Amino acid sequence: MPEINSSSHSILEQLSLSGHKKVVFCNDPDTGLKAIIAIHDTTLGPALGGVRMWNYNSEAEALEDVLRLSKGMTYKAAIAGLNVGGGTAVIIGDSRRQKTEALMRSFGKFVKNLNGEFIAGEDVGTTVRDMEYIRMETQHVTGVPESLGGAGNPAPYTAKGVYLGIKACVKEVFGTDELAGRSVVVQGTGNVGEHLVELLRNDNVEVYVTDINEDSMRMIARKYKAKAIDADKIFNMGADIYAPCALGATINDKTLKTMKFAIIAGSANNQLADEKIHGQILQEKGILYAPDYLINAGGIISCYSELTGFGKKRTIQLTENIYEATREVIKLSKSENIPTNLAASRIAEKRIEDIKKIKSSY
Ligand SMILES: NC(=O)c1ccc[n+]([C@@H]2O[C@H](COP(=O)([O-])OP(=O)(O)OC[C@H]3O[C@@H](n4cnc5c(N)ncnc54)[C@H](O)[C@@H]3O)[C@@H](O)[C@H]2O)c1
Repeated sequence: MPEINSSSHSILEQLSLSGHKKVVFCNDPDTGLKAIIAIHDTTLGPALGGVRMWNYNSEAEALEDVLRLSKGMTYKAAIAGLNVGGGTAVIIGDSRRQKTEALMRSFGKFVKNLNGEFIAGEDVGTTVRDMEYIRMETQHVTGVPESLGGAGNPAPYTAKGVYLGIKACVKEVFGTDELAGRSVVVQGTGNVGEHLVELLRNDNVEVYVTDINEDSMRMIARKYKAKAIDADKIFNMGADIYAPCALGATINDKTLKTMKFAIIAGSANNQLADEKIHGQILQEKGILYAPDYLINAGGIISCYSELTGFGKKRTIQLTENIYEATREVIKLSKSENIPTNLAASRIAEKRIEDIKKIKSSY
């Protein structure tokens, strides 16, 4: 049995430890597709999650990412009050050079074979156009263009939820949720990052942007009058808020050594390199952390609305709940003296357990 690099456990042992239901490895030599679909939990409904295309260094790294992301989706849907479970897919490759219509449609066929157990949406490296290609092979996809009856790009909703999560944290730390004059570092100026920068600049926030793609970083800085900053300088800065909107695991042993932010609130999934260790360190350092899956749920809410036939109004309403949900998590974290990430997972797990009881009664 092949083993996951970062773990001493075999793949099946790893799945049972993390509570995963199913993992599907997809290989299509004709299109060059190499993908992994992970279904974590379907207690609340079919597994809904993003399709990430990334140039992973190894298959083990891709597997580790898809397992962490899909588990996060279960918690995200649960805490947002949605009736879907958690899943994620990763396509191994460079989205800028290797993505083709045939590759995405081949992926769509693998999704089709899951008969609705997994429903795809956008993530890093995929777009509404890709969802359209997947749609040509299966109906089990969301985030398709509005012109095809879909809800379109979920990123603006994700950014809105993150913005409200930031406001809820600012209220806690500074006593008012007024953002004018606060300083925020937005790491990653992609889909979500750009929308977040726009919302923050509209509130006269002092925004710093960083991205490994220098062209994108400079373009966004110019467009929104933000300040571009080198990626390796951000963890020595004294800004009020750090908004990770790139990839995960940026809160780790190394970055925590110099980090001086008052608040961390962003869209990236799995921001804590180690949930147990780094959530605890943040609490000890007095840095208020808005759990990633709690405040980045706007995107999945938009996809869920598309699935259920709810309109934009409902999407906005559910996204706006993120402000109060963040306040609730902070309240529980304070009353129980536990890290905010633990408080959020307790709320999510309770909902899954409660609904499981209802489901087993008929
Ligand atoms: N798109 C959504 O609706 C949505 C929903 C929930 C969560 N998320 C998460 O939010 C994050 C951003 O998503 P997105 O859709 O904006 O992706 P995107 O691909 O559009 O943008 C990501 C950006 O991050 C940059 N980046 C990557 N590594 C970096 C690094 N080390 N330092 C600085 N910049 C770096 C990339 O160059 C890119 O510009 C991802 O972690 C994603 O999983 C997105």
